[in-house]
Amino acid sequence: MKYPPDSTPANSAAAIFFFFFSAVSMACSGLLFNSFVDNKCFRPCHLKPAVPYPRSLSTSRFYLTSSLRISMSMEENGAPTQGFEVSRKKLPHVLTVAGSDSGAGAGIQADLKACAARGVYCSTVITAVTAQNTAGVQGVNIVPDEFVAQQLRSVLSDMEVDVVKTGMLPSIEIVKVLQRSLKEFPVRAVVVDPVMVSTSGDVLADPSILSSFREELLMMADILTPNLKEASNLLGGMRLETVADMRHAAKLLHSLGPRSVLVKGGDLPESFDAVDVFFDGEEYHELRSPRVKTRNTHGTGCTLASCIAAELAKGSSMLSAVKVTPLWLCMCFYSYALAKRYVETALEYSKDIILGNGAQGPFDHFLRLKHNSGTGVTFSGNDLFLYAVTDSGMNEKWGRPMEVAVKEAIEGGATIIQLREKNAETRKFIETAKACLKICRPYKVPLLINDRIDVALASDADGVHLGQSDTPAQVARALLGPEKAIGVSCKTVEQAHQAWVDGADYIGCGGVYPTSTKANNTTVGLDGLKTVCLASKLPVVAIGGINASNAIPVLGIGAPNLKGVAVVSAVFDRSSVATETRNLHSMLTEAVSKAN
Ligand SMILES: Cc1ncc(COP(=O)(O)OP(=O)(O)O)c(N)n1
Ligand SMILES: Cc1nc(C(=O)O)sc1CCOP(=O)(O)O
Ligand SMILES: [Mg+2]
Repeated sequence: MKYPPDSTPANSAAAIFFFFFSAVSMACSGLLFNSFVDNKCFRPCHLKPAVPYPRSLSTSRFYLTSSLRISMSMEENGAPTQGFEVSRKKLPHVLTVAGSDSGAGAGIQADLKACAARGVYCSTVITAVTAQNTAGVQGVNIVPDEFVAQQLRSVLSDMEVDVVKTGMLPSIEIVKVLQRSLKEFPVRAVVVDPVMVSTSGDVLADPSILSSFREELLMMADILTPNLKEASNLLGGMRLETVADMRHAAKLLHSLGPRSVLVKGGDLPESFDAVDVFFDGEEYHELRSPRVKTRNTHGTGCTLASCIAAELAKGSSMLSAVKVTPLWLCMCFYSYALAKRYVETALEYSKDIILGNGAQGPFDHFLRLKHNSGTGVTFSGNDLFLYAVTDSGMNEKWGRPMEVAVKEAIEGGATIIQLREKNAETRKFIETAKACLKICRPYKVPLLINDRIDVALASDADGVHLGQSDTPAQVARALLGPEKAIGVSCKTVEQAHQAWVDGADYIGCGGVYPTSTKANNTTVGLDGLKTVCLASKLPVVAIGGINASNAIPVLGIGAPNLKGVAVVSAVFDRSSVATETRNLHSMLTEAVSKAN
């Protein structure tokens, strides 16, 4: 295979045609992705596109696969082969040239995960090994430049790389080595993430490298993706405080050589939205989206750049032929728009993870935390806000079928339901669970089963709640798989830790107050609840004797991971479940909004 392929008029025209296919595919893959993410966390970004999004294509999956097939058949010898058949399959391939992060949130590890998540092969040239965790960077060991050169040669000479993405380039020699390697083995696009300082504030490249970045690295970039600090450093300390400043910076950076520039405004002060500015040498595009409130942002820069590289690699067959035309720049822009959407979604999915004790945690590139196998229901800590736990005795007492009680609770504002049917026969319990799921699903309210993993499996409920003498959470996780929610009752710090180790999603802590619903229950009080919450790495729901008259002090204990209250008698041992749930919901909502 020759790089770049011959640029004949015929294959240029074909490439332009195929670019449109690819742009359509990429846009559609974004749409498919959005519909997959079709839940509470989907937030559109306000896009000013250079090419209109083809929103009405219902056959997007066909377009996506067929364009890839065509692209792949072009790979054979740089010209289209006959028909749509693929005689030799080639994976889109990104090579990342970056540093290793031992905590695996950023660097090489983030790049590998991002490419895998986007369906692209990723090879790695490691420039430095860092000792790093959620608190910061504790040590850096730079790989000798001759060995970086050797790694580059090994991969580039053999493995048909489409796109190179650079991250941590810690020395001038390594930048020079990269430049020489890319001259010897040209690739179709280069994405440069000019990593200099980690988000924890640790220096990852000697300041003396700035001149080398300006003089050598930027020239190689098809797209440069600095954050505000990096853009400012590259521009000699220029102040970047507004979107207008970002536009100015993008233009100045563009004049240093990259074909397009993306200045990321995640750190822009006093901005509710995250605003990025893309400049292609002629036009500016701004992409805005509301910020995801989470500590788990470590590695977002590396991930975004890798995703851009991955999307470019997917459309790689036409990159060389149409390079530095408006179409090619559109392709860069679409790659970026898809990458941004992916990163936002991953952050939203991961916002409740607690991993590590430092200020900045990693996120889940594979979106497993809320994956829902097509049920449309995914669990998040916020679902614990008003947790209604059923009791068949109470419903019988008030002459209500279980389904009616569940519907009323949801209409009153319950955010999650647990069927706690201690005396139900198994077959009846499964039928009831299925009937209740039909009620819950349209509202996207998760339905969990108390104690009974068999019933959860048979009914395809959204998860289980287990006590300390029920099936261990670790066993439940093995039986239910990663997608179902598992809650565990915990009264102590040790139990809370074990629940986390076992793979639970949340813990229930109580009894906060004395209760007559559960016999011989130990009361831990508000202090016991607070102790467990502060030690728990998982979101917590409080339970036991909670009702409209005493719920507010529970939420006021001052533990950010206390996400809500679980109630039985306060809603089900009443004449109107809907009225009681509504009343409790509005009290809790008012208390939370006052506290904010
Ligand atoms: C949300 C929630 N928290 C705690 C419990 C109690 O579970 P467990 O200790 O297993 O007791 P039983 O409910 O099985 O009697 C719960 N059910 N829900
Ligand atoms: C099911 C349950 N678990 C508890 C625990 O402390 O783990 S207390 C409890 C009963 C809660 O019922 P009510 O809201 O009517 O007090
Ligand atoms: Mg139990």
